[in-house]
Amino acid sequence: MRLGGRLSGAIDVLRDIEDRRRPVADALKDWGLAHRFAGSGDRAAIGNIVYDALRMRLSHAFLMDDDGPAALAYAVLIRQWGLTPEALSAEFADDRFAPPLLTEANLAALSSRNLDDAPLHVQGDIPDWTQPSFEAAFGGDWLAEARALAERPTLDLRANTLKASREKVGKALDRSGAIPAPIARNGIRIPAGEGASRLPNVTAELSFQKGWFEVQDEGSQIVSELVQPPEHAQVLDFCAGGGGKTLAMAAAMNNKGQVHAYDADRKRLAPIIERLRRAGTRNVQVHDDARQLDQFREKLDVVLVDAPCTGTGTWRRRPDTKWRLTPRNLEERVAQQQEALGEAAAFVKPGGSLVYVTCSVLPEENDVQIERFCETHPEFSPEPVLQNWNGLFGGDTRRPRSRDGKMLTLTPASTGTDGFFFCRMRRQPSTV
Ligand SMILES: C[S@@+](CC[C@H](N)C(=O)[O-])C[C@H]1O[C@@H](n2cnc3c(N)ncnc32)[C@H](O)[C@@H]1O
Repeated sequence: MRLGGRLSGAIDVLRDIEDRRRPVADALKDWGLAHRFAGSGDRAAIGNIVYDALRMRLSHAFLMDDDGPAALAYAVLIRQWGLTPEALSAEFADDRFAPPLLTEANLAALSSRNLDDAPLHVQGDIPDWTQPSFEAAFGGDWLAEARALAERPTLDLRANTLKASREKVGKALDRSGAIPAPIARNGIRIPAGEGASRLPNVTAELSFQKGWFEVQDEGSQIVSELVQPPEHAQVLDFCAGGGGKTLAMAAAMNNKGQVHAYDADRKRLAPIIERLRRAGTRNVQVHDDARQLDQFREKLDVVLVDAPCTGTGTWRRRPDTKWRLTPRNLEERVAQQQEALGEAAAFVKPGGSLVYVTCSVLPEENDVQIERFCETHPEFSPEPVLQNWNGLFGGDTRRPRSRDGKMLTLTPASTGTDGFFFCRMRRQPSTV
C-alpha cells in the first residue's frame, strides 16, 4: 500500500474508535481482518498513525481547528512525521486509495494557529480536569511532563538472569537494534523508531520462547529492583496480576526464599503459571484464594502492593485510555487502592516492609494515599529510598522526581520510562 491507502486505513480505524468507543487494539485487529491484502508493514504504519494521533489528539485538533479523524490523521503526518501539506497533495494526486485532501479550512487553521495560544491542557495533550493534579504533582514542570507522556514509548525487555545475562539477550536480539537500557540493571531497550517504522515482534524470537527475557517497561523493572527483597526473604506480591513484578523479584532473589503471588482476580492471575514455567522460576507460590493467605498474617518480610490505578503513567502506550478516563474512574481507583493497602498491611511482620507502587502520576493515587494510610496506620512510616539510587543503578543515571527522597515518581521526562510511583513503608519492630 502507498501512503494514501495507509492514511485512509488509519482514518477508518480512528472513526471506528470514536463512533463505537472501542479499544485501539480491537479496532486495529478488525481492520486487519477486513483488509487481508494489507501486509504487516501496512498494518504497522496504520497502527503508528492511529496511536500517534491519539497521543496528541487535543493539540492536533486545535491546530487543525477540527477534531475529526481525517484532520487528526493528517496532523500526524504533518506535525509528527515531518511531511508538508504540499508534499502530501503531490503524493496523493495519483493515488486512488488516498483520502480527500485537507480542506481549505484545515489548511488555513494550520498556517495561522499557534499552539502557544491554546489552553495549557491542550498544549500538554491531557484531559482538562487532570491539569490541577499534574500541577500538584510536578509544579512548574507539569507541562513538560504531560508532553513527554504524549511521545512514542520504547520497547523495553528484562533479561531473565535465571537463564541468560543481559549481554546474551542483547546478542540474540542484535538485529532488532537492542541496546542496554539506561537505568535498570538487566534492562534492554529497543528504541521507539519514527514514522512508519515498526517495532520487532520479540515474542516470536526463540530466545523469548526459551525464557531468556520478559517484555517489561524499564520503569516497572526499576520499581521491582527498588523493592530489594533479600535472597531468603518471604515476600507477598498482593496484586500480582499477570506476574510482571513477581517474575522480576523472583529472579532478583536468585530462585531462593519465597514469593507468594496473589490477586483478587483469578483471571488476571492465570497467565502467571505459564510465564513462571518459561522463566524457570522455582521460588514462587501462586494463591488464587484469599483464605490461603491467612497463615501469613504478620509473618512476611516484604509485602508489595502494585495497586490498581488509572494508568496515567502508561498513556504513551495506551493513549485511548487518556481520553476515556473520568473523575469517577479516579475515585473508584482511589477507593480500591485504600482497600488493597489496608488488606495487605495485615501480612507485614513487625520490622517488615510494605511497598506501594502505582503506574500513575496523579498525587491522589500516590503521595496522598501514603499520607492517608500512615495517618490511619501509625505503625508504618515511609523510608528513604532515593539515597540507594546511585548504589543500585549508578551515579550517572537519570533520577526520578522526589520531594523527600522517600516517595519517588518515575516519568518519561525524568527517567525516560513509563510513569511509576514507589514508596516503601517500614512497620515498627515489635517492642516486646
Ligand atoms: C496494576 S495491576 C498488577 C500488575 C502486576 N503486578 C504486574 O506487574 O504485571 C493491579 C492488580 O490488582 C488487583 N487487585 C485489585 N484490588 C485488589 C485487592 N483488594 N486485593 C488483591 N488484588 C487486587 C487487580 O486484579 C489487578 O490485577
